[in-house]
Amino acid sequence: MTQAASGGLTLQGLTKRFGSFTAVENVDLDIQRGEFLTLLGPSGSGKTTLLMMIAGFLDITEGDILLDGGSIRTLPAEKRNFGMVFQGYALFPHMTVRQNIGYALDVRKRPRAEIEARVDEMLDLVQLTEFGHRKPGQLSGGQQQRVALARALAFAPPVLLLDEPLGALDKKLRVEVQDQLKDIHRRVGTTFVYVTHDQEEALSMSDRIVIMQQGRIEQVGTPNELYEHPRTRFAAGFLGKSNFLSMGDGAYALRPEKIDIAPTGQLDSHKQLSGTIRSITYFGAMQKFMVTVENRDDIEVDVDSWRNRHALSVGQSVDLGWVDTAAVKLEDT
Ligand SMILES: Nc1ncnc2c1ncn2[C@@H]1O[C@H](COP(=O)(O)OP(=O)(O)OP(=O)(O)O)[C@@H](O)[C@H]1O
Repeated sequence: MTQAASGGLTLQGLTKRFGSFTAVENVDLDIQRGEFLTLLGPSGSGKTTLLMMIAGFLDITEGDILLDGGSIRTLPAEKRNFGMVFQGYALFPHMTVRQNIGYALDVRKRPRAEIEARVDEMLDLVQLTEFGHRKPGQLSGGQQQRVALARALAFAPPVLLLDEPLGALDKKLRVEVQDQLKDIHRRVGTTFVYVTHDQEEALSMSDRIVIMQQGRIEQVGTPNELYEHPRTRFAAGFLGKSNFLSMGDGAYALRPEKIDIAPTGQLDSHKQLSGTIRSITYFGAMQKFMVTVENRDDIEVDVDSWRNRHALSVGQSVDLGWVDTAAVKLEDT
């Protein structure tokens, strides 16, 4: 697959102010060439603002953006040649799928034969070879998103920027298109910068995730690093679920699935607390137990349904256990 040989981005002290309001504050970040990097954070945390500065659609208040070591701060959006898949960045409804995909190459006045070959290659990439002559209105939402992706990748951009591209799709379709998107990323090797507020999406697709809060980077790491070693209460609570326990020397985060639960006296070892089951919620593959513990917040315990061998019930007295390394010490309280 033809692709750009560049695509490493460096953000240096990147700041965006709207009047007196700071939307993005002093962001430092190295994005590797070919990386799938996700900006994850709640609404208003500055994800889109950061992406728009990278795209060149928003002026930078302070700081700089380097592409492969060279500043692009003053380079207009169209000269950056970045691909874009935004929610509101719709396909051209009157053009066929082929014309949509070839559009950017047409604009760049590439020879006809080259355009046709590239469109074929892109249709194959997104598995829509049969659909080239349809109009967007004759495609499903997921298929339209794949056309948008093909269109954005057709001119082999060094960087592809995606802002909640799957936001409009229903849950099942979303998971399906996530898999396809990840597969396409693997095949083209282009740098992807992906904005979402969906933690599962971030965990399942990204090489690295940047957790953002109030315009700042809260923590950066691989999905596994962030899940296993959240540094703050916010990171632990935003990516996955967490119980928060204060124990002697500070606050700890403890994932609900890392806790063992058994009737009182039946936990083999590593018992830490005792309590009473307040509620049980059944989710098919897993069950959620809320356990009331004296002088503490309720503790959530998630158990694979097939492991619930004790047939626990509401009101029952239980012991809770975990290995010491399962509780992660937080930097804040
Ligand atoms: N043109 C603007 N003028 C003033 N404030 C703005 C402007 N654009 C964004 N903001 C503010 O900057 C903050 C960050 O917005 P941004 O859209 O980057 O957040 P986000 O993390 O992408 O949120 P969402 O997930 O809701 O899209 C918000 O508080 C928003 O109100």
